[in-house]
Amino acid sequence: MAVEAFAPAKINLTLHVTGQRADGYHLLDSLVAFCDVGDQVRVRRAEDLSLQVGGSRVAGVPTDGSNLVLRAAEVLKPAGQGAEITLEKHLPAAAGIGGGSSDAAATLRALAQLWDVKLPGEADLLSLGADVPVCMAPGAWRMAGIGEDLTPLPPLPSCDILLVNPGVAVSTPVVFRGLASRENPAMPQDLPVWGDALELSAWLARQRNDLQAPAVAAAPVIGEVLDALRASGALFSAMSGSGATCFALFEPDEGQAQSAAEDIRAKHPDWWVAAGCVL
Ligand SMILES: C[C@@](CO)(OP(=O)(O)O)[C@H](O)COP(=O)(O)OP(=O)(O)OC[C@H]1O[C@@H](n2ccc(N)nc2=O)[C@H](O)[C@@H]1O
Ligand SMILES: Nc1ncnc2c1ncn2[C@@H]1O[C@H](COP(=O)(O)OP(=O)(O)O)[C@@H](O)[C@H]1O
Repeated sequence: MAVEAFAPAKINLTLHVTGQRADGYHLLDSLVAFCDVGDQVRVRRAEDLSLQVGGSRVAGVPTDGSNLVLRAAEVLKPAGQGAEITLEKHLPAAAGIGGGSSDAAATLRALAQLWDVKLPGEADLLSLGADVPVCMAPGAWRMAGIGEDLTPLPPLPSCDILLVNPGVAVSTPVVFRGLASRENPAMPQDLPVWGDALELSAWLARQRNDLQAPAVAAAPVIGEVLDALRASGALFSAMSGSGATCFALFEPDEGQAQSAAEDIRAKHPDWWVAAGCVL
């Protein structure tokens, strides 16, 4: 028996850093969404645990026990069980779109079914990464705490999305360390219910990603990506997570995200560019 799970890209539509815990982790208030661009995980029964990594984006992805897929499998594995795991990477690594975290979550979903075991609790999920809890159930979430305080939101309005990464891996701790201020305002207590892509975009324009400025300072090419997205006719654009991937939102089903993707690819053949829709 084989089980497959899709690991969608995580997008921080907003990312407000509101404080810092005594252990150094930062408190966040983030509107998180997912899109139909992602990695694929396949698992099948085997005596031992093993991982094969393939796909179009294997650069920077470990193939040993440090891969989040194997770390997730170890957390779940009952004695005497094994699995042959295949990870097809399409998302760039260390890119602010939670590739590793989403892979870990997809692995847990697939193996829980294969082995007929319960999913791990919050502490085990967080031990794999602060972004792993939100990746367990891709959808629209308000994510607070360091990533464990999750409030489900009504589905977001249909939007097309364009993701662009300039090929620089940005270290999440380095970007957090570059923050000028660790105590910034949260999003409004009550979030609106956005009627359409335009309404959502107008609201997002009044919010922030506090990690954007330190990420641009660490990797100025992110500023070039943001300029290219602003010039693409998008309704809204910003950086996701700690970067370097940036996203732009478009009206749904009008092909604008696809044609903006083609334009940017033609001008920057070395950038990773993917168009899709918000899930
Ligand atoms: C910034 C965010 C926003 O969604 O996304 P990415 O840029 O990683 O996609 C996440 O909080 C990242 O989550 P994740 O990548 O799972 O983080 P972890 O592996 O747990 O932590 C990596 C390092 O980031 C810093 N870190 C992470 C989360 C957090 N709330 N505060 C932090 O200060 C810490 O220095 C930690 O050692
Ligand atoms: N399955 C995986 N895919 C990508 N990176 C992984 C994976 N497993 C472990 N890693 C390591 O995790 C780091 C962060 O990767 P990733 O989760 O893609 O980034 P981010 O946290 O910026 O969204 C990478 O630098 C890589 O060394």
